[in-house]
Amino acid sequence: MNTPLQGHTVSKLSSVATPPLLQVDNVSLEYRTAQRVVRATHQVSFEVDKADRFVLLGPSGCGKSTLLKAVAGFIEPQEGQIRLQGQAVHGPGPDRIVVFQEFDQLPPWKTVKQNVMFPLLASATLKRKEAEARALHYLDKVGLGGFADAYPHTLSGGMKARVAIARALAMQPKILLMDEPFAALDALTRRKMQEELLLLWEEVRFTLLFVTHSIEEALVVGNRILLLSPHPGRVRAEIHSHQYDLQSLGASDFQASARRIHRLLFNDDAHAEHDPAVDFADIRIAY
Ligand SMILES: Nc1ncnc2c1ncn2[C@@H]1O[C@H](COP(=O)(O)OP(=O)(O)OP(=O)(O)O)[C@@H](O)[C@H]1O
Repeated sequence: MNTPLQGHTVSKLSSVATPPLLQVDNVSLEYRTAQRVVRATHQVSFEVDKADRFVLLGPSGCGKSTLLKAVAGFIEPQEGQIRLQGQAVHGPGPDRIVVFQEFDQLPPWKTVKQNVMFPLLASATLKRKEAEARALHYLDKVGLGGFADAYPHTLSGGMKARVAIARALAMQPKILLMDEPFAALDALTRRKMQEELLLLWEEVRFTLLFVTHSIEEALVVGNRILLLSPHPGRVRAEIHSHQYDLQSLGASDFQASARRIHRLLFNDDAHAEHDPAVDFADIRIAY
């Protein structure tokens, strides 16, 4: 008779069977100007599995956007390596699509449908007819099926955000990279977009790497959160947060988690370790 496997043994076995989709290994990133060198991140490591909603969280200037740009292939690490499905990342590719918060990057002379089709055609991923069908499919998924022929200037901020998400998902990237995508939206629209993103994830199960400096947004959107220290960004901790969603807002354990993250981020962890109100299922703290 087979002996039942213990929980930790099962997860070890399954991680051997499915290697991480994205591996960021000991990555330091720098900007070099004529006057000085700015170190944006210092020896940051993390792994993202398929269908993770992995959040990079940290104070302004800790290097979150720089890390995302490095994963996108726009910046080469000074130290360490980034691998996607085991292959070293050198330069951008259609397997990693970035959604920024500036939705006005949607060319205003193209309709919503043409905007979504554009990267599919420009990258020669699909022929025109297939690109059109793919664009309509993803516009439908973000609830904009009826706006395919509208022009961007006739859309609200939230609708432009949805077009940007449809455009990115239509490329069917291995990983979707989002840099503070909802930061420019008003509070209500931002919440609605978080809700829609989670619903979309339930349906499509894409892999998401999401940058925010909002603790609340990180807890709602992410199933795992990497906490980065202030500049230059180093890993402070990694937290599993799959138990939270928009319904958790205001609940006492949600607020206690937010408080604990705040303390971990800003280095006041004497209390963070011993807050009885918070029990992260799985936390890895690095110093
Ligand atoms: N093009 C650049 N040239 C020089 N330094 C830069 C450049 N872009 C960013 N930096 C510096 O690198 C560091 C990390 O910046 P980054 O934008 O990645 O931080 P962030 O965590 O995303 O901040 P925020 O939440 O404010 O967007 C900061 O000190 C910033 O001043």
